Amino acid sequence: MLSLHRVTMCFGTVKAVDGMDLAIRRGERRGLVGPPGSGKSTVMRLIAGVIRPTGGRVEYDGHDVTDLSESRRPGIARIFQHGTAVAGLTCVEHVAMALGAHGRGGLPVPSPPDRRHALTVEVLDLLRAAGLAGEAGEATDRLPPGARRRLEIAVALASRPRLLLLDEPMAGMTAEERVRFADLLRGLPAGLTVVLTGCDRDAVAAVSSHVTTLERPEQITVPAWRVRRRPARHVERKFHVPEPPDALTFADAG
Ligand SMILES: Nc1ncnc2c1ncn2[C@@H]1O[C@H](COP(=O)(O)OP(=O)(O)OP(=O)(O)O)[C@@H](O)[C@H]1O
Repeated sequence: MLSLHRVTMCFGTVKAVDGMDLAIRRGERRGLVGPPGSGKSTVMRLIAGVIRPTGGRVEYDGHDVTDLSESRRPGIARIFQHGTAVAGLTCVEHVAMALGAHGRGGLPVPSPPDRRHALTVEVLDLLRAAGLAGEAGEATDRLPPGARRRLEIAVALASRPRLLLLDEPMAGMTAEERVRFADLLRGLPAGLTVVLTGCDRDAVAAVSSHVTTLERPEQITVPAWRVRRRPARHVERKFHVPEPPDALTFADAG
């Protein structure tokens, strides 16, 4: 559903991405790992259409989208490194506002009672999917980092995406928050394709089906179980990836 063909991105004299090939199937959970500066965020921005490559081709859903802007790549939702939660709103209000932005009602637009009910149900479903049902009335700026990230995912899901891009979603999370985040990802619809980045190979591998290492000179893609130090059997079941025995979710989860 998504492919990069010899994609290069230069910022002046800096070659952030150098002839990258990538092929991601529908429903895949692909992790992109590499040290700071290896080009992870740049690849995500290229996929989203925030920037255009200086060389190569990007294909999405069978179409060449290389020269199309973000708004002309439907079905892509993204969460970038610096969060977007609006201070002063509750989680319910935040998600309702996102639904409104996607033309499905939302606050504070007046609507008939049956529409309001349907909207409330959808908002609560999204919050539940993000593991935030208990924090529905909580102010977003009072949420801990992990919960805030999950709220951003609820907001992203409000657009009913086919491709979800998560740039460094686990940055700053505690081990416990990472486990909750992993649960959230496992609960997402099987047909939703997810691409996520991170510097911590084990953490990314724990929530991915395949992992691509951006370290140069060689870019390698392997099944996630080959990256995990102590991979998890339940991850194997959820992500349908053949996996050796002796499993655990996060090496650092204790
Ligand atoms: N807009 C820009 N202008 C100039 N250089 C840039 C720009 N964006 C990224 N770069 C450079 O491109 C290289 C790759 O950056 P990028 O942010 O994609 O890496 P990263 O792997 O995501 O790093 P981090 O983990 O620190 O976010 C870096 O050398 C960075 O300084």
